[in-house]
Parts: sequence; C-alpha cells; structure tokens
Amino acid sequence: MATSSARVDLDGNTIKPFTICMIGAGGFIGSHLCEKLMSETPHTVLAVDVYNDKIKHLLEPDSLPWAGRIQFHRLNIKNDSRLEGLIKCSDLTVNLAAICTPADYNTRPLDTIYSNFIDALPVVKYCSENNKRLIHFSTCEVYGKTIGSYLPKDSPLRQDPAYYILKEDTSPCIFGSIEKQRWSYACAKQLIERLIYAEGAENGLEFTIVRPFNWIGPRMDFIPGIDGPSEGVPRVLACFSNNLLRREPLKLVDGGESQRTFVYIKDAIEAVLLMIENPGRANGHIFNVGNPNNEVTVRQLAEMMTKVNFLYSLVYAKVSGEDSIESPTIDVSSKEFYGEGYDDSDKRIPDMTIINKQLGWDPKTSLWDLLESTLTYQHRTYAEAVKQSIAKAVAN
Ligand SMILES: NC(=O)c1ccc[n+]([C@@H]2O[C@H](COP(=O)([O-])OP(=O)(O)OC[C@H]3O[C@@H](n4cnc5c(N)ncnc54)[C@H](O)[C@@H]3O)[C@@H](O)[C@H]2O)c1
Ligand SMILES: O=c1ccn([C@@H]2O[C@H](COP(=O)(O)OP(=O)(O)O[C@H]3OC[C@](O)(CO)[C@H]3O)[C@@H](O)[C@H]2O)c(=O)[nH]1
Repeated sequence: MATSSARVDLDGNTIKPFTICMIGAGGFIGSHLCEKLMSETPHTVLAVDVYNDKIKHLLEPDSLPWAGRIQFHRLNIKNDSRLEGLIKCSDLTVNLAAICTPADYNTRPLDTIYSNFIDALPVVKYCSENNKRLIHFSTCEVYGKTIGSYLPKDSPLRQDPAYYILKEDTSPCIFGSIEKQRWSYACAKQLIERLIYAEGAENGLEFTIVRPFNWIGPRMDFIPGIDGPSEGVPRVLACFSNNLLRREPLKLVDGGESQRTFVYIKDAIEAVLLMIENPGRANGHIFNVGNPNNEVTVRQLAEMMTKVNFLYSLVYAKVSGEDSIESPTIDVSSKEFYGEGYDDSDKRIPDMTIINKQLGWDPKTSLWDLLESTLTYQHRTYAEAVKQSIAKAVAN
C-alpha cells in the first residue's frame, strides 16, 4: 500500500509523484517493477506492451488501492504512432522491450537485431527531443566473454580478477565471430548503448543504462506447452523448471560448464526503484545489477534446483501422496540444443563499485533462498497443468 507520508530520496529530498511510461511492462521484469511502483510509491505507470497477462492482477478490479495509477496501453512500438504521445505525457520512460531469449539470437538474428536496436531508436529520439529522462535496459551480455577465457586453460592468470570481473567503465566488449549469430543480441544492445551515450554527450539526454546479470524469479518466461509454445526454448530457469515439473532430465548445454551469477528479481527491482527516484545519482550512469556472491556453473544450478525440487516434493509428497523424485542431468551439444551459430559467455561476475557508490545498493538473497521461493511459485502455478498435459498426451 503506498504510504501517505512523503517519500524522500537518498539525499533527503521529497520525492514528488510522477508519471512513468514503461515499455515492456508486461514482461518478467516489468511485472515486478509495476508491482513495486503500485504497492510502495505514489507514481503513475503507463504500461506499454503487446501482452498484459503478467500484470492483469494489477489492472483489475477497479477496487484495487492503486486503481487509476496504472493504465495499460496495448501497442507494438515497432509501428504505433501513439508511442510519442505516451512518452511526451510522462516524466520518465523505462524501456524494457526486447527479444531477450538466447534461443532466438542465432535462429532469429534479424528479429533480434531489429528488436534490440532498430525498435529502440524512436524511444531514444522521442525522449531526447522532448527532454524526457530515459532508463534503458541493456544486458550483462554486452561484455560477451571474459579476457581470461582467451588464456590457456591452465594459466594462473585465469584466477586474477582483472581477467574476469566485469566493470562498466573499463571492461571491453568481447564477442565471437560474425557467423556466431548468438552475438546479434549483445551487439545490438551495445550499439543502442553507444547511441544513448552519444545522445547524452551531444544533446543532453538524461539517461541511465541498466545491465542486468541474470535476474531470476517468479513469472520468468514460460513453461513450454503450458503458457508458451511447446517447441519454445525459454531461459535456463524456465527450461530446468519445465524439466523438473515433467520429471525429465535437465539438459546441460556443452556440459553446463558456463558460469553465471544469479540475482533475485525482488532484490534487483529495489535497485531499479533507487534509479527511478534518484535521478541526480543515476543520470549519465551505466549500472551492473547482479549478485557476485551467487556464482555457479550451469551444472551446479541444475544440481541445486534438483535438490530444492526434491525437498519440495518430499514435503509435497506428504500432502499429495505422490512419490518424490530426483531428475538426472544429460549433456547436450549447443548445436543440438540451440542450432548453428550458438556461442556463450564463459563467466559473468559484476563489479559492484559504481552502483554501491551512487545508490548504496547491494543484493541480499542467496541463490538457495531465491530458488526455494521461485520453485515453490513454479509448482503452485504449473504442477497441475503439467500433470494434465502429460495425462492428455498419454491418453492420445
Ligand atoms: N531478465 C534478465 O535477467 C535480463 C538480463 C539481461 C537483460 N535483460 C533485459 O531486460 C529487459 C526486460 O527483460 P525481461 O526478462 O523482462 O524480458 P521479457 O521478455 O519478459 O519482457 C520483455 C517485454 O517486452 C515486450 N516487448 C517486446 N517487444 C515489444 C514491442 N515491439 N512493443 C511492445 N512490447 C514489446 C514483450 O511483450 C515482453 O512483455 C530486456 O530489454 C532484456 O534484454 C533482462
Ligand atoms: O536447458 C538449458 C538452458 C540453458 N542452458 C545454459 O544455461 C546458461 C544460461 O542460459 P540462459 O538463461 O538461457 O541465458 P544466458 O544467461 O546465456 O543469456 C541471458 O542472460 C541475460 C539475457 O540478456 C537476458 O535474459 C540473456 O541473453 C547458458 O550457458 C545456456 O547454454 C542449459 O545448459 N540448459
């Protein structure tokens, strides 16, 4: 519930209510950001997306305490003249819109490049021309691979943080060759970052760029065949959740040796709210938003999720009477899983200096705890539907 007492920013200044045009509000991050803004702030959100399934609970009924402070505008920013008007009548635009699932990058490279670069151009233009603040969502993937990944496998320098810590104002962007079309996404994101930065330098655009480092939690992507296409390939959390729900082996691409750091969506949203409400500290900055303490290989993630799932199913089995199970893992090649042109980031550890200094933000939630709450959500949301779909498949 938004409190009536005045909210103050990190420097003690009163935060006045303002209007936010949130493009991509119907997605994973957008839905959590809308929840936060509605429940804890007096701000108004113009929620722009082609879908609203993940924010329907915020839009109705009219008796909701924030009714009137969130409006949904169903539009595709590729070709809709209403976009400029929505940006002009807002104080701030947050752009989350993207194709951002790796399975698309090497199979739909043109759509990926258009979505992450071409379609973002009018958003930047309208913000700059109308002197409106922009918070643009980029990705940790703009760093690509670490410098250390090019060292000999047994080089001791691979243990030197200078060869793997990713820092906004010093780390290079290192992508694979052109035929590795996986990098179409990261390259498009890098170029729109450079365009936004140039609009700031040359035309005074007030911008903040966010580089999320694998944010995970409830409502991320979809479960194939349940609330997404059966042949769809979502990001790893949903892939592994789907395997666990269907009691299938978890597939480890190229042995699951790549490393990631995962941050709980609710921790990350705190960082975004600080950026929104502290323009003086956020404007002109690029921010890593991740949790360097939650690093695992993909194989370790699969093992952890299996353990959490097993413990959940032990408790659940007591209630449902179903036997609890442990899913094995199997190794698959990236060519088999993603197709030609796949490539991968080896390691993603965010340097946290700038976000600590500017916004005083640090993540709180351990990987185990975030997996517990997320898998509980996945079970509560999908277990019955998956059971029905399996039964239907067997019957047919
Ligand atoms: N979730 C993460 O861990 C993560 C990591 C790195 C970067 N990001 C970036 O953060 C942003 C949001 O990511 P997410 O995880 O919420 O993804 P998501 O796919 O759940 O949300 C993106 C939303 O944008 C909407 N959208 C896409 N194209 C659109 C268009 N042309 N017009 C209107 N709406 C459109 C989609 O319908 C979707 O609801 C993306 O820019 C993504 O690249 C996310
Ligand atoms: O069934 C599976 C699915 C994936 N993997 C491997 O897991 C690693 C992570 O994959 P994923 O979560 O799909 O995406 P990435 O972390 O590679 O990239 C995303 O991160 C940020 C973002 O920009 C937006 O979300 C996006 O690009 C990876 O190594 C897969 O190969 C698996 O083994 N099994």
